[in-house]
Amino acid sequence: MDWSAYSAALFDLDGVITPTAEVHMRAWSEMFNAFLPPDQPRYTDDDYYQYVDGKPRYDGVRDFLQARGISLPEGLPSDDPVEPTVCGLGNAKNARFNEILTRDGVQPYPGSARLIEKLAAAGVGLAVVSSSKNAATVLKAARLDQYFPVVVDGLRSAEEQLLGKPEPDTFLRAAGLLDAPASRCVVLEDAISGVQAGAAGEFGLVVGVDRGAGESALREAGADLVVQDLEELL
Ligand SMILES: O=P(O)(O)OC[C@H]1O[C@@H](O)[C@H](O)[C@@H](O)[C@@H]1O
Repeated sequence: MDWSAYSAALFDLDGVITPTAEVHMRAWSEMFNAFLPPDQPRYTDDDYYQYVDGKPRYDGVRDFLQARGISLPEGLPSDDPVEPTVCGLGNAKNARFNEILTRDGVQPYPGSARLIEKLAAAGVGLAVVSSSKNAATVLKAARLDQYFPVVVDGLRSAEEQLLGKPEPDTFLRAAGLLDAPASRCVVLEDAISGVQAGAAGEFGLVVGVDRGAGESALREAGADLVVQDLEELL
């Protein structure tokens, strides 16, 4: 791909740089299936792609429960993971996510690491834009943190009260921090909600990375281009 028309690349993290979308998926599935009453169909990967993927933690819980017609009190971020609240359920999933991460560690996708190295050497501005509050830990574990002067993650968006994906605010904030106009930024996303955020922000190019969401769903959400791996963008 010819990158000369672009001055910055805004990377989602989980599922784009590292295979940690799979770790999130597993942790969500274990948590929701332990919680759902027996009269409800089981939570599946389709539920993840439709309601949870790419969104801030408690938004994912709320949107999935709403789709199943289940209403729980919001609770507080300090809720114990056993509390039957939106926050309690999100915290239970987070505990599981961190257990798996600590046990297994994380390696980046080789094609993503190569693209990041190439763009950094070419002087393209680099940012990570992730809904996850675990983004800094994951990026460090993958040994790629030194490439990203700008990280707009779940912690920063909460602090700055930015609206999460599918709203474009977190991507726009990263572009601003890199001093890059949206029209000269490439957004790289694997989640429907993230691609929608890229399309809503009118960025120069929105790349959908198909790690399971499906090419047609990513295109419908607003991807200009869909790839299977970032290797294709070298
Ligand atoms: O619970 P966290 O680590 O803050 O992450 C929130 C979301 O972050 C996104 O990056 C993942 O795609 C989602 O699966 C995850 O639910």
